[in-house]
Amino acid sequence: MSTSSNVNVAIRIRPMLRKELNDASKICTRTEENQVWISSEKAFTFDHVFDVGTEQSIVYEKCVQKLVDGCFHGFNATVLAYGQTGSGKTYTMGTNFEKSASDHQKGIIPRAIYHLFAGIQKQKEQAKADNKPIPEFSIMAQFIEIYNEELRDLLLVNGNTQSNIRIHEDSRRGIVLTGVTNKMVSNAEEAFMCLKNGSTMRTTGSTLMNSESSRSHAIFTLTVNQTRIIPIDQSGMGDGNCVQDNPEFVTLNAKFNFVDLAGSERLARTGAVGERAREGISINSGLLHLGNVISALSDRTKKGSHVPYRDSKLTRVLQDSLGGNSVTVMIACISPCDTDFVETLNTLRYANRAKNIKNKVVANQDSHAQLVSSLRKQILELEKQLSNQNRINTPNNEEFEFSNKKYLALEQKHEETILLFTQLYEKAVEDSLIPDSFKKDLEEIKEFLYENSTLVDSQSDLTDYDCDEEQSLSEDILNAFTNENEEYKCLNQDIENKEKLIAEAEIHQKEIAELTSKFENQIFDCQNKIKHAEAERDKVLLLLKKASKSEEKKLKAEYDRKLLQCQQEIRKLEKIKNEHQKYIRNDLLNQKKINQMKQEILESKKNRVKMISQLKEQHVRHHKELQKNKVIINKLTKQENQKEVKIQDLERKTSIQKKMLQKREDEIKHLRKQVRPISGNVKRINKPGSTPKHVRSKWNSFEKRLNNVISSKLLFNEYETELNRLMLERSRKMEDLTLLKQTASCSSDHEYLENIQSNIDYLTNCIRDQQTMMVELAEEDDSNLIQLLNEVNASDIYHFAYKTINLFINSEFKKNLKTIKTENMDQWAEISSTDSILEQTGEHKLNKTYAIKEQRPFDETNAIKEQQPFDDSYINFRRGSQALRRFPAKFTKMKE
Ligand SMILES: Nc1ncnc2c1ncn2[C@@H]1O[C@H](COP(=O)(O)OP(=O)(O)OP(=O)(O)O)[C@@H](O)[C@H]1O
Repeated sequence: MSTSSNVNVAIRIRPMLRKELNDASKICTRTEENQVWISSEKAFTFDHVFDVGTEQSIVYEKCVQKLVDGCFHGFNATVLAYGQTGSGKTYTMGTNFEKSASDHQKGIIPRAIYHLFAGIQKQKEQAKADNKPIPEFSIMAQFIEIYNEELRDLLLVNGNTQSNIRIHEDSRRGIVLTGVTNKMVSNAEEAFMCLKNGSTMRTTGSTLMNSESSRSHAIFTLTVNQTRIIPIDQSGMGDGNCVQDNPEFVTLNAKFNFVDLAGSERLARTGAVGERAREGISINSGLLHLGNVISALSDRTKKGSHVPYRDSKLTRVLQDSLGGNSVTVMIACISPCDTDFVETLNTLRYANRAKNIKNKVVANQDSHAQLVSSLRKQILELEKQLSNQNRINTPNNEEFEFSNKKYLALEQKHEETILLFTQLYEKAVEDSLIPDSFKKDLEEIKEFLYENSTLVDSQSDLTDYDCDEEQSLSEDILNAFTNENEEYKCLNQDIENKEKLIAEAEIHQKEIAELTSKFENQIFDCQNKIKHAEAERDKVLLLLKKASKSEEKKLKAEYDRKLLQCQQEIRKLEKIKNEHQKYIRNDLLNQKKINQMKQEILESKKNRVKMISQLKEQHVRHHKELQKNKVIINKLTKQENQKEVKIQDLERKTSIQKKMLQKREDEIKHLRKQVRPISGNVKRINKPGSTPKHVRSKWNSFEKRLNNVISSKLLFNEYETELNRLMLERSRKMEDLTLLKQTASCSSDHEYLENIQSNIDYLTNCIRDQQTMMVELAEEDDSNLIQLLNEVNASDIYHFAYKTINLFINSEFKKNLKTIKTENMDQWAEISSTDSILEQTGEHKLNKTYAIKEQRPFDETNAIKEQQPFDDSYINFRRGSQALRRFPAKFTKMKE
């Protein structure tokens, strides 16, 4: 995935040079955090601003360090130094590498080389320390220059820079150069050698502005290829902190371009002639194309429009760096000196535009690894979704917990009952309170209670089983499938019925338990009564021994009555006992049935789980098929949509073309109408006044705005001329001052000295004012002109071109004729006629162009013969050009 990154722009102001200080030149720049002020009127804001005296190391740390770090992650990078000649580009970049240079002087390239190789070493050591496989690196160096629109290889061993370098565009690697030397460098020293050897081969020359001026654009490239193990982190992406079981081998490639552009220059100031001048023109032309690319990329209104990369070698080579796959930093170097004011202002405006360029940065990772990492991400995503789904589908936990608690409480109570019963029973046996006939019954009850307890255990197993197996099944699936499945329904019904029966049986069991306790009480009562009877019997026996016969008889009768009573009680008890035994027998039968049912329920539930898992499998299969179908449907829908978009696009294009065609046909019709009445073979083109109304009105507004732009440009030029004059004046005064300082002896000399000094101060103030005015004018950006051009339709272009040329010729002529008129009064008449000749010639040319456009024959001789105005104009034009040839050299130069 690519990320958008703006081109970072930094400004570096070099210190004043000795010559500038001697000239009494002043500093015209000021900085404030990230702003540069020029002539105290205009501030430009940038990502970084480095004022005079900023150390090389600071520039490197702020602008380049993180780009080198990015190379280790496969990000391309570009550092571009731009600026007028002598502004410090080569110094900043460190292209002229000297090993002997002190550390603080070293520029960006040597620092980046150190940093890169130190980084490699560190990575290797780190991997070793972490017991990870050591990454492998291979670094290639390339050094080229673009000299007079020719690509030259600066690393050719024989010292010959002529080579057959070609520029290719590769979908994977972007812009690549073929036929260029790529030197493998295994350490910093070897890379420095390449830099040094290449820079000595670079074309330099001496100009008035820089004794060692670079005459070419130099590009030093380091390509970093890295093979390493990507630890897989939790996000499925590389670069986690721990290597896991399946580490990925990945290849990362990064290209680092260090671009030291040749400086923009004005021939008048550099004093370049001959070869130097030709170089200067080529340099400026390359920079102009670079400016056009920057304008096209930075103009947000022209998103997606053509970017003229192919207009020059420089822009083509830097295609990736500007608007492509690269993290780019532009360091615009400026001079603080007020003599370079115009150049500084232009550089700041140029750099300001570059800030808006957006690059699309993507790590250059090999496609296989990218695929693996994206698949990993997908898996992780799916796993997350699955776990979410499971969370949603787990059965109602609260309900389950509640029943579970209830069950445990019951179980505990049951155990307590058994314990209590056993204790009571054992105690009663110990105390011989229970008659033998009851003992058997009680044993049976005890057994029953134990059996019941085993059942509770099996019930618990059953619950566990339900929880373990059924819980794992998603409720969705159950709902979706069980509702429709008949077999499943029957099974469920069966389980439900059996559960109901069990519940009923359990109620019955409870009743029996109650009865048992009632019976136990009665037994207890009975035992008491027996005890009581026995005690009484003993008492009676004792009394019998002592008593008389009558008393004995009485006691016997009473005793018989009581015995009868006891016997009655015992009979009653026996009856109850028989009934109870019947109950117990029934209950045992019931219990057996319950156990059987429970066993059956267990089986049914097992079957149900089996069935559910089968249904689940079936569901998964269905789901998979559904997904597959969905993918196919999506694909088809996508294709359908694409087709629709294409159709719409085609329809739109067709309608535009139709409209254009209609427009063209209308134009042709209109032109034909205008041409027909005049006569025969050649049609005279309409006078500008007779062009279509809408074109005319469009031209009028265009002309107005164009005039504004032209006049502000002309005014800027005038201000600049005045500024140069003032500076020249100041520099002369400065020379006088220096001379006088050496020779001044008397007080009048000193007075004169003071005079000159105040003159210089005055001139400096004037210069400042002039600069302020220029900055204000420069606010009206060139973009006005670009906007204007955008408004011109292709169909109106001929008319507009003709009118524009005419406008320029007129304005230039009018401006210069004024001067010439005063100097050459005699020839004034001839010049005036030349002015109108050119206008008519333009029309004549236009007529011819339209004839070609309409594909009709154009007979020049007839046109001249038949059209009197053309005839005259043509002759006049000839005459005019002859007159022009005779003109003074100044006028000819102006005409050019
Ligand atoms: N920041 C700076 N600190 C000290 N000296 C500097 C600095 N910047 C530039 N210079 C000096 O200014 C002079 C011109 O610099 P340099 O050759 O780097 O300019 P340039 O922009 O590359 O020019 P050209 O485009 O003509 O090649 C050199 O003598 C250089 O040492």
